Amino acid sequence: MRAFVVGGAVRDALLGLPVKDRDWVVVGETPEAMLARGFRPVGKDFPVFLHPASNEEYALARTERKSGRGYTGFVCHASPDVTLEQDLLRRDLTINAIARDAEGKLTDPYGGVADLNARIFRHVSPAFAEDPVRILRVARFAARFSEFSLAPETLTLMQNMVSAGEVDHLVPERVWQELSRGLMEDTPSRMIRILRECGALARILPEVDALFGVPQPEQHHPEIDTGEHVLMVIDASARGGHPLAVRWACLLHDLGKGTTPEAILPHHYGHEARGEHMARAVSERLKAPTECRDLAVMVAREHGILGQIDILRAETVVKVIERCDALRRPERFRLMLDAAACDYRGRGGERAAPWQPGIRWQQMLDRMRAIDAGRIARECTNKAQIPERIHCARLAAVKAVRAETSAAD
Ligand SMILES: Nc1ccn([C@@H]2O[C@H](COP(=O)(O)OP(=O)(O)OP(=O)(O)O)[C@@H](O)[C@H]2O)c(=O)n1
Ligand SMILES: [Mg+2]
Repeated sequence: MRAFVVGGAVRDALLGLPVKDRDWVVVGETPEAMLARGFRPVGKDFPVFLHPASNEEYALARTERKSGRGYTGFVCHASPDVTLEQDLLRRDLTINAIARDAEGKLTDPYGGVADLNARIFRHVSPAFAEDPVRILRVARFAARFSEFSLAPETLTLMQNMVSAGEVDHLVPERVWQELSRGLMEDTPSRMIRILRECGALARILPEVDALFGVPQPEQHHPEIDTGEHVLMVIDASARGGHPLAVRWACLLHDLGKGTTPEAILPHHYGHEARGEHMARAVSERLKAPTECRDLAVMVAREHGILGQIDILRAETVVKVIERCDALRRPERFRLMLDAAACDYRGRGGERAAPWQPGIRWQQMLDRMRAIDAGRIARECTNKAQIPERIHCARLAAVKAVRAETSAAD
């Protein structure tokens, strides 16, 4: 059997990076022959099999053409006379179109090694345009490989695909899959920039696209532009090693600034309330997981008030904690504070010091969670007073933390 390692495993090995999973391409075989060798079929549309021992994916060499729009529009052509070069030709990028045989010999008909060395993302052939998911893949690879730049002709091709409406037909699940992977890379801002340059951002995340060119007050935002601020915030979330929900919340935290009435710019009074609804709508449109949606909604709604902890009334502090359900969901509140800290860090200027308001909120929450509600209930002769007593204990917790921290200053 003639089998070659292809795609990411070859690329990453050449870059000196660790290789997670290997994909194989098989030349000169039929599905029946693969089954006879003990390979197990994957799905029913693609001629892909799992190796009986290693479980690695083996795909029959194939040519593909599009029969419809978007991700579901594939018709797949695999046959024993499809050559390795033909298979590589229909892949997305030259750096992903290098094959390696069992002896380590490379087949690189489209200059993938040269593009790897020059750190360039370049499409292999016009067949790139057959799969609009590739636009998102390129953007996601940009977030991962920060030294790479996009070949101008590939950008042009991606722009043409977007103008032709190709990304409008992608199913939300595929968009989410690629966006979420890109957010988990080291430099997610590069994904958003590429999507913006080719016009795809305006199609898949118009609410984020609308933030570019919107000014903010220079006093709090030396970077001024709201879109640039959001990019700095998502990169801060990546530097912090935060989970996907935090990164998603960072991306959506300021959506309300895109609908601020022109007359009040560069101020954005009330953007949190507007943004809360937008964050929910975007998350639902893209079918983001519940925890991503809920955190994004909460961060959009609360991020403005969180930084003001030192000037809030104790009543307000308790109200925020209660409406965020923080006493029952302290770990989600913690994630919100992490996102808010990224919002603080993701601005022009040096901001290495810990975000003090986050520490303060955490202290107050911890103190409130330590309240023994059962004891308060037992000691209460008039049961109708229990809620009020618990509320008073929570207020006292806020005041106690304030007294201790101001004494320490
Ligand atoms: N829409 C796609 C998806 C995949 N591929 C090809 O299939 C290979 C394997 O795909 P996949 O595992 O999804 O990507 P990798 O490049 O291996 O990257 P990763 O490290 O994210 O797995 C790619 O390298 C590329 O050659 C493609 O051309 N077009
Ligand atoms: Mg792979």
